[in-house]
Amino acid sequence: MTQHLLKAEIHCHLEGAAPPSLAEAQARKYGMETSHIIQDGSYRWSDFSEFLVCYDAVASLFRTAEDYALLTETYLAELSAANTIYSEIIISPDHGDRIGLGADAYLAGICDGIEAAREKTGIETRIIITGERHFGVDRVVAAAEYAARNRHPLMTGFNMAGEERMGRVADYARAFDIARDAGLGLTIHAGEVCGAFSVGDALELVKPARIGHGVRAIEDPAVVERLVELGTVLEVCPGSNIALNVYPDFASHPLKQLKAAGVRVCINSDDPPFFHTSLAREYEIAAQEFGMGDAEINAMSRTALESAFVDEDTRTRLLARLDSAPTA
Ligand SMILES: Nc1ncnc2[nH]cnc12
Ligand SMILES: [Zn+2]
Repeated sequence: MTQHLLKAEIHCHLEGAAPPSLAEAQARKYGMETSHIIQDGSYRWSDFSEFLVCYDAVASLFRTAEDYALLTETYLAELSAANTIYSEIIISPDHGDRIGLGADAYLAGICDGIEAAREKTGIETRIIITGERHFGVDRVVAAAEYAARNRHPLMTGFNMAGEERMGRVADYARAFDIARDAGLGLTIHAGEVCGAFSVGDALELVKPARIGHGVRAIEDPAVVERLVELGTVLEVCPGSNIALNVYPDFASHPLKQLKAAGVRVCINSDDPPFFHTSLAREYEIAAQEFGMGDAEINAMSRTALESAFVDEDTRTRLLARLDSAPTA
């Protein structure tokens, strides 16, 4: 049982956290059909490309700042009920733009949800702006420019998600230069759908503090060595990797190998209802499937907080909370 453990996560996509029941309620509100994306209460997709299409369709059901406040607060309340003290949510201004809401109102709604959740539960949250690789280089650069221009105190990081097979990291490096110059923390999806070369490219061209997934680094010992040398944190999402068939089962998943090699890792939920998971379940997976005890799991929560994109006072406070919690 891991319910008693304090939890932290640094890799969850906001629209990817929408419960299917909430997406259905949104669809009713706007008179939209959902049978192509939701069946029997579950999201429907069969491979990574279809998952991205389904994700974008779900995002299009949230259309006002209030819709986004509700989605954000709903997710953070669920996290808090599972003893989570810190969350970083990945959001895409493109989704605000694509439904005609605009990035500013999209962000304002999400911030309202974060404040409401903090008031009710005390959960600490930060926002990572992401470019979506499959929307093209110009959109990813525009997302970075947006993040650099709008230095909201809750917006502390920049990411790139989406179709990893589209282009090479070099094509998108300018976006990360813009975000780095603005003082944002950097993380990038790599080594999920593509192999170790993608992690190697990310390390050399983006120099991120963290990598989203990164698990396929295991395919090249030189890339694993570089991760160790640089201290780059991997935001590992085991349930997502199994659902998307990156690995056939937990026994084949390299989490333990990466850890044993000295790579810094933590566990995350990615897009929980899309992958029939939750942060609470990922902690259970760490215990049940990977055989980790409380101390080993707490060490991963500590890694998440050590690499969180927060000011040092907040980090110190969160780490003290984690360290003072009873573990048994
Ligand atoms: N697992 C994932 N990989 C890449 N892009 C994503 N967007 C949402 N979830 C994602
Ligand atoms: Zn992700």
